[in-house]
Amino acid sequence: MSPLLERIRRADWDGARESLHRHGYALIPGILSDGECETLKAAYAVTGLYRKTVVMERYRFGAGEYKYFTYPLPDLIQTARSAVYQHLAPVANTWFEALKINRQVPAVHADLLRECRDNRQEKATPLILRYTKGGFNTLHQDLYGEVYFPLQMVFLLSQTGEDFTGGEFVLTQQVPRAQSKATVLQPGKGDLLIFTTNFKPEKGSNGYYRVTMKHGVSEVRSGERYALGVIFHDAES
Ligand SMILES: O=C(O)CCC(=O)C(=O)O
Ligand SMILES: [Fe+2]
Repeated sequence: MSPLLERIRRADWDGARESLHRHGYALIPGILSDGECETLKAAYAVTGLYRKTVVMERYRFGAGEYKYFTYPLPDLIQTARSAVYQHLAPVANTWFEALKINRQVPAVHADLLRECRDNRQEKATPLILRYTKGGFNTLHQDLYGEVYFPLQMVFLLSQTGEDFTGGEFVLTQQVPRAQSKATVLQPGKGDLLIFTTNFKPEKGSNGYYRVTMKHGVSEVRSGERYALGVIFHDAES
């Protein structure tokens, strides 16, 4: 088993699922090694790995740049995407049931990708993001078609306080008929943050209700911040 798979296997998945149910996110420290983070950052400049580059200012998505990987994905990303998925599929299915949504996701990631392909969502969605001083990412949801998985993950590739300051990860929860709640997280280099893509169930007095979630990144005050975002569904374009 590769060291990365071994680190994923050993993570506290019960604790992570509990945190996802309660808070809509889970932070798992130390999943990527320092060397793996450095390799991914070095890959930012390698042409041929990407299908699309997005300059965020152009779309008013924020300030910074990101690149979508193309298939076949680098081994490390492919491995992490399919290995983590199997720990999260039960959470997604519990959420669909709680909200009485008539849908279940498959237990294995390859089967989710088949559902995507059947819906013409064939483009890879993992992406690498780079922000420099003044960079930020406005609150959004990463949906790319009708077929979606309600959780996604991001690996921080830079060290807060050393490589950059500011640039906190922000999650908001919009409760019906109330104002939004924000959660601010500052994962370390190599940490894995799993979070809600679009909505999660919240327990109320008569069963569950839906809270809408969005995520973004606060302004980078100094330095350079890289992150690897892994979305489990694929995109139409
Ligand atoms: O830069 C980040 O930490 C988050 C990027 C993002 O929006 C994502 O991974 O979907
Ligand atoms: Fe995102």
